[in-house]
This record gives sequence, structure tokens and C-alpha cells, in this order.
Amino acid sequence: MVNPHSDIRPAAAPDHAERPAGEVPDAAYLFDLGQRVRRIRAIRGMSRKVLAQVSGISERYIAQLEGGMGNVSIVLLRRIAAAVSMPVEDLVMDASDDWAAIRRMLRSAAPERIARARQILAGQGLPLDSHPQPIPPGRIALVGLRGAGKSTLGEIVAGRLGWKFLELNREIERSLGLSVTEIYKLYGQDGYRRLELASLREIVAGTTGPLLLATGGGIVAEPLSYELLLSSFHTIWVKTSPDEHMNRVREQGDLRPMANDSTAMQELVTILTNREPLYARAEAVVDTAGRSVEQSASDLAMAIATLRK
Ligand SMILES: Nc1ncnc2c1ncn2[C@@H]1O[C@H](COP(=O)(O)OP(=O)(O)OP(=O)(O)O)[C@@H](O)[C@H]1O
Ligand SMILES: O=C(O)C1=C[C@@H](O)[C@@H](O)[C@H](O)C1
Ligand SMILES: [Mg+2]
Repeated sequence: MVNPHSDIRPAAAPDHAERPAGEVPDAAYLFDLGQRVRRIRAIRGMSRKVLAQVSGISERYIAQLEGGMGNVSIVLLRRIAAAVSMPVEDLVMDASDDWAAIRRMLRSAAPERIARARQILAGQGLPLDSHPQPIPPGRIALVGLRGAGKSTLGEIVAGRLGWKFLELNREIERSLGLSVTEIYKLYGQDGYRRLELASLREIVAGTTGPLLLATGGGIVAEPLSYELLLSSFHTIWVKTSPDEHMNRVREQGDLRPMANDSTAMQELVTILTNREPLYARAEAVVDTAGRSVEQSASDLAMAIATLRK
């Protein structure tokens, strides 16, 4: 699959006290800023109402900002960034997902690692064309929005292959002895994402033998976790149509993180549309729309066999 996020953008243009007139018109900049806020809100699965509640900024003002009409103050933007658990600099500039992930890695890396990264980027040390460790064939992870069928199909297919099957959400719950809902209440979305990264690291480091892992729908929203997943597993995007997502999730009695009101379907489509380029980074796709569970289980088994070749 073509990777639409493989470009690393050059550092921002040098700071000018006065930006040359016409280079980035103010209106275009505000429009792009609004689009970035809207996108990250959708990727996080937050309705405008929820973002307003968490950030303490009115829904009307957020609507203006997202529409490119609000020249937001840096203090309000910082509040919005905190509410979507994102560094404010990722909102003020256009950055690829690679770029965002690398920035987060730099922030938490030990000085020796940073020095090593500098050497590699400067063309010293490892040759630039040296390949990263290949992913073992028996490492498969399923990504996709809620109700896609990751748990249902993962369990069936792992059982048939005689592989270990793990659910990342369950591992997080097990490590804390709390349910996902309780973790959200106690630690918030940011806390949940940190626990998700820690559990994923444990699984990557501590599991031997073939493994099929079902991830939570929101993992693509956290660059560090998603990068780790993509570099440690062959990934398969399990997808379906918005209608089927909604029906399946409704049947399970779970509407998180969609608003439980008439806008739920609209929210779901927005989340799906914004997450699609991220899910599409997976190496293969299994579309379960209009398919029975049995048919999709064979589709998944086939996708795994193809990836292992
Ligand atoms: N072709 C299909 N493939 C998979 N599941 C299907 C299919 N058709 C109907 N379903 C139903 O859709 C639901 C899928 O739910 P499941 O919990 O497996 O999704 P999930 O991707 O794990 O979601 P979550 O992210 O919430 O964990 C199940 O109730 C399953 O029976
Ligand atoms: O799609 C989402 O945003 C989420 C899905 C769940 O699996 C959990 O990962 C969490 O509740 C977030
Ligand atoms: Mg599941």
C-alpha cells in the first residue's frame, strides 16, 4: 500500500520578523489552522461539544476557529491543544504524522540517542540505506474503527492458526485492574494513551511466538504508539461502511466516543474520514461490509497468508 505519510518535511522556514507579504496569506493560515483543529478533534473521536467542555472554550468559538474565522489567542490555542492532548506546536504548523512522531521521540529520548540520531541524519554512522529490522512474519496487528470486527475476526483466525490472540484494550485493563471507562474517568484520554503505549511496548518486548493483536480504534491518534505498532507488526486495516459501523456498535450498546444523540452518525463519518489516511498506512485491508463473519474470517486468513509470503 502506498504510504501517504512517509515524507519528512523540512524544518520551518527561518523566522522573519516580517513575513514577506503574500507568502502565506493570513486568511489561508487561519483556514489551515482551523482544518488542523477539526482534524485532530475528529481523529481523537471528540465532538465539538466534548472539546468545548474539556477546553472550557465555547462551542461557538470553536466552530468559528475551525471555519478559519477566529484569530485565536495563543492562550486559548494552548487550552485546545491540551484538550486534544497534543503539543501546541503541532497545531500551529502543518506537520506530517512522521514529523509529529519524531518530535515526540526527541522530547523523551536520552541524550546519547539524540546524538546518534543527529549522526545518522547528518550521514554519519549507519549508512542511510541500511534497513530497519524486518518484522517477523508471525506478528500481525489489526487496526480499524470500533465495530469493524477486529476482536471477532482476530479471535476466530488466531484460533484456527493456533496463534496467540491479544486485545490491547484488555491488556491495558489487566495491567491496571480497571475498565477502559474507569481509566478514562480517572486519567483522561491522555492518561489512557500513555497506558496504551506502555502496554504496547510490553507486548512488543515480552511476547514470543506468533501473535495476532487487536488494537483499539483510537491508537492511530497517538503518533508514538502508532509508529511502534507499524514498525513492530504487519498491520491489517479491518474496515466496514459507516452504516455497518454504527449498527454494529449500537447493537453492542456502546456509543463511545460518539455523542449519544442525533449527530452520532455525522460524528462517526467525520471520525472515519479523518482517520482513514492513518488506517490506510496498514499494509493490507480487509473490508467486512456486506460480508458474513465466516466470509470475513477467511478474508482475514487470506490477507495474513499473503503478508507472510
Ligand atoms: N463480516 C463481519 N466481520 C466481523 N464482524 C461482523 C461482521 N458482520 C457482522 N459483524 C458483527 O460486528 C461486530 C464487530 O464487533 P467487534 O467487537 O469484533 O469489533 P471491533 O473492531 O473489535 O471493535 P472495538 O474497536 O470496539 O473493539 C460483532 O458483533 C460481529 O458479530
Ligand atoms: O476509537 C476510539 O477513539 C477508541 C476506541 C477504543 O477501542 C479505545 O481505544 C478508546 O476508547 C478510544
Ligand atoms: Mg474489539
